[in-house]
Amino acid sequence: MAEPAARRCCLGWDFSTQQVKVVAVDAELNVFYEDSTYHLLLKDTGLFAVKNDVNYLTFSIIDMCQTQGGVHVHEDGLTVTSPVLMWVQALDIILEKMKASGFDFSQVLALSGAGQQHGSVYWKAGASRVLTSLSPDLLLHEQLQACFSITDCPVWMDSSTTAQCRQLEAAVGGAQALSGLTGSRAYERFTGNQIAKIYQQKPEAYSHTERISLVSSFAASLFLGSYSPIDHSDGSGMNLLRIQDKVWSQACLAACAPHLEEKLGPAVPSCSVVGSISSYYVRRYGFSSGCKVVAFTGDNPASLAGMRLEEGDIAVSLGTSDTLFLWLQEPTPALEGHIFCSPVDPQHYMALLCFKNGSLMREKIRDESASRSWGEFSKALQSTEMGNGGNLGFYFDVMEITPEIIGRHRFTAENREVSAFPGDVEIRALIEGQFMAKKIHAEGLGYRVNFNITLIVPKTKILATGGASHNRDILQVLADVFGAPVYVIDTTNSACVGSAYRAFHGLAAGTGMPFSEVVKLAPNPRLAATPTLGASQIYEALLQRYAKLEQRILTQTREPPE
Ligand SMILES: O=C(CO)[C@@H](O)[C@H](O)CF
Repeated sequence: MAEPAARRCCLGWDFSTQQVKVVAVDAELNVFYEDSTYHLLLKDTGLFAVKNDVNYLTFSIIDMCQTQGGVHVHEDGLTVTSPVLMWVQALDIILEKMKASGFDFSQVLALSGAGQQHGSVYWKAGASRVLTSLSPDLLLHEQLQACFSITDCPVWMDSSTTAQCRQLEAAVGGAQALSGLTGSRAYERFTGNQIAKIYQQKPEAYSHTERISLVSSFAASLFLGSYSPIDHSDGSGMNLLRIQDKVWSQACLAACAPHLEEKLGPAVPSCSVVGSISSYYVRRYGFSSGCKVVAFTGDNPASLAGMRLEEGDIAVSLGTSDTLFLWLQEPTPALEGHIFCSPVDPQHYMALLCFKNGSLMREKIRDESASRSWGEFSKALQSTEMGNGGNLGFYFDVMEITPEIIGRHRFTAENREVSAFPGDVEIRALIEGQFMAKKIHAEGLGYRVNFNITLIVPKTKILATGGASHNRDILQVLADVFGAPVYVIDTTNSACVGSAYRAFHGLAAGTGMPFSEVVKLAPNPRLAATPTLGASQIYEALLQRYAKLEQRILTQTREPPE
């Protein structure tokens, strides 16, 4: 059989919480190969298996894994870690499977990747010598066993560093000062606070650490065969990087731990080529020695790249919790949300806003007011008018993140609080309320709907993803509230695909070609809804009422009546 035609490509990797994934993308930006592994962890033992399809790689592991999802929640219920060697073994598995499948590694021009944000890896003194002299006769995990001073790494689900957060904010003049400096107030999962905890509670391990990586730069180091620098975008999730001039904040470093800057190394622009692939991969897998490694970044910045978000766009991920990805020219750091340096444009920024009451809240109201049927839910939206007759609702059955409110609060057109709405009014109040909250808080971070003056239509587009993005009636409300067209895209592998796109961008970095030009051949999103005529007038007034009522609820819940 004729050999398959050579297919020059870039690889995009994603070291996420539950798995390691890879995609291969050709020069026409078609995805032609993908694979993944799943992490399984044994409760309270730290033992793990890495599953690839139906086969477990043989480890000394008990058959039944009691937990999965790649994390170990400790007994305090706050500390959450993952074994670093589990990530290393996952990479071994995927590479071995690609090799067994006959994947032609010699055609890989460059690779980049993503890692779950905020997680940190602690390389033991001397580890760099092991990294630079890997034997192609052995798997990575067989050679890196003794290279880490902390074997169970803190990850983004950890919330055990509240004390360290308060210490850091106090050191730099408060929460808003820290947000203005690093793009976020102190968050427990952010890496600077995690490093401070390790320095305070495991000083021996900290002193034996020669390098601290993020999960993203750790993964890049495995391919580089030396320590990869942290990129500006993922580095923005540490409460340590000054996002305006993109250098480490000396005040934040000093507040977290001594000699930290030398352990982190310099941060680099996200589109940087950080080197060529290690000879280990050339000799064991047949990569070309000219294959470039482009700085890895966080999973959310990589997803923004994968969605090809452009200036003025907004991506709304409608999942268990709803997440907004914003493209910002000039950030307005606040006490909520996160601002990161853009992964694809060194002059601009991206913002992340998380809304905890997402799909679970929509499903509850569907069950209560639409007989558990999405068809009935849609009919209710179709049968009620934009603006819902002035009725407004706030639906937070779990403590909301943005803003910190809990409970259900309903108001009539006269701003009188009531305990119930008719079913169809309830449904529209939920959806309009969820999207008005998103618009108001996005504008709080500096987002504005961009109008293309010549055409008097918004240049802004909204990219909707996640489960609820399959419901056209929900998307119609989204378009009406934002006054912008809504498109849908498949984001199943957005972090991986975005990483492959960034690898191509890294190869073109020397030419100054913008990311949007590099990825112009990628599949376009599909238009799903455009704003109804008159929508902006209706929601302009309603948004102002919503914002005032939100403040009223916040005041009431912070200072309950005597
Ligand atoms: O903490 C987060 C973002 O700030 C999560 O989205 C992690 O990146 C998930 F890995």
